[in-house]
Amino acid sequence: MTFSSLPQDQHSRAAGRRADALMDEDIARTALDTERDGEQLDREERAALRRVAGLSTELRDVTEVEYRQLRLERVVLVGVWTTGTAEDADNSLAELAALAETAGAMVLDGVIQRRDKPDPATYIGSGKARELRDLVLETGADTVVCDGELSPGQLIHLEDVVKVKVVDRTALILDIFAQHATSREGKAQVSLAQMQYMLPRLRGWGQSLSRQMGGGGSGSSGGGMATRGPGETKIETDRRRIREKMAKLRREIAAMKTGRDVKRQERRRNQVPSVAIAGYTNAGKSSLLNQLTGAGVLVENALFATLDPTVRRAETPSGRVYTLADTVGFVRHLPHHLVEAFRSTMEEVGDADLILHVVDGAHPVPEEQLAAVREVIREVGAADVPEIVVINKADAADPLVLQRLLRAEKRALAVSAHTGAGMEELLEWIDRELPRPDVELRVLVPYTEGSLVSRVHAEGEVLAEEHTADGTLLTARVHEELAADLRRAGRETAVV
Ligand SMILES: Nc1nc2c(ncn2[C@@H]2O[C@H](COP(=O)(O)OP(=O)(O)OP(=O)(O)O)[C@@H](O)[C@H]2O)c(=O)[nH]1
Ligand SMILES: [Mg+2]
Repeated sequence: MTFSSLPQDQHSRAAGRRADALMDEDIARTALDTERDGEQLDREERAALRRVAGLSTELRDVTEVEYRQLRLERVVLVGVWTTGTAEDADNSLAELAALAETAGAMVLDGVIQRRDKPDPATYIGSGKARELRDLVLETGADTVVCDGELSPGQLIHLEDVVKVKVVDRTALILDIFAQHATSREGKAQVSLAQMQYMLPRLRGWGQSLSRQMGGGGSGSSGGGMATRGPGETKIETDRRRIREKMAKLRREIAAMKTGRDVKRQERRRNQVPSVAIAGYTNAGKSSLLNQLTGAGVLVENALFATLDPTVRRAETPSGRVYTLADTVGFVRHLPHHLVEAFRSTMEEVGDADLILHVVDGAHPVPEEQLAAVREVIREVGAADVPEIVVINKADAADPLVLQRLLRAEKRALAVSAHTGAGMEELLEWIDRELPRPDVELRVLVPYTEGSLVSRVHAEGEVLAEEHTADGTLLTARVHEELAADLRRAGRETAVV
């Protein structure tokens, strides 16, 4: 995992004295916090960092060694649990573990602190931050990953205490996206999002560096904060450069989007119905696309394996052609910059005639994933698009969970992209749900216009076909434009 946006040496250069002074301030302030917000929370829960079991991805088997060598970072996870049940908090941290692993890290341990809200200075309370420091030493971790988006100040202060690199969930997701994007557009979108994330944090690092220099030279506290030095000028230059790059990227992305819009409009004009496969990351969207179309799309037990939308041609059992689009997986609290950056990709979902909402039936609480995805679907203005809930991984799912979902969701069916179970039924559902062409006609198409007959097969529904001496006699449902072409080229007769 390469968090290139974070200075590697920041923590190691933190002046010890300055860090101590900071921590003292924090303890004083946290004591006040405790008095104010202590009522709602159980003291004991508050008192302990709760360890989340089963997160460690440390070697269990020597044969894993070679694989693990690729992994550079040994991480400890930390979450702040503010609302919901203990199980929710555990699930959230388990998801963070999966994200960290996807980014190539080895997860050594994970802890959760119960608080009303994250500490404004150090995310977790300062006392807990020191316990976290012990855990870091004990496990030999080189990075702490926080389950949230931290302010630049929080990142710096927590690094000062734990003395290793601290990254947040947003940086982690951005890193994964950067590793996985392959198309030009995808790469450009991720770069833009990374720069957006970095821009406000540049100042933070600048302050951190000057603060560290000030702290080392002039004694205890405060002195470095407003320093205007060569560092600051450099930061200004950097920020300007980044802004220029961002503007350039935005222009490039806009141009690429135009190209994609043209293609999409073409599909619309041909009135090829479109189906979008949407769903939580790792639900099995790409596997489903492969099952339905035989397309060789990358399937991986990793989050965000797919970052570039793939569109495939497919046919219903009755022979109607439609397009099937794979999309980027959703995740809870998708960093805002990324929602923005991937809006264009998500537009594919908004424009679809039908959404196949894939959900991982083998997940302990698929309902959460359903809700999270629906939120994004609403956000991209696709709430009115008809939806079929495809409960995938039925082969591995708990039958009770499947039953629960099937009862709760009106239009849902259980399938397995692995075994192929439920695929026939799904295809029939798609056939039924796709919009039907408007015009029904009966037309005699001369043999010289064979390509029109093929178009009717591809774009419309052939109800009857008869080869006569004068040409092909078709009874079909087609869209307006094709109807006009058929009337021009052939001879229409009354539908009987
Ligand atoms: N047991 C089981 N595993 C499945 C099934 N379908 C997919 N998987 C596994 O689930 C993992 C994710 O599959 P993908 O198809 O890559 O999922 P995705 O939704 O496209 O994921 P992203 O592109 O990363 O968002 C892979 O390890 C698949 O082998 C299924 O029906 N049963
Ligand atoms: Mg995928």
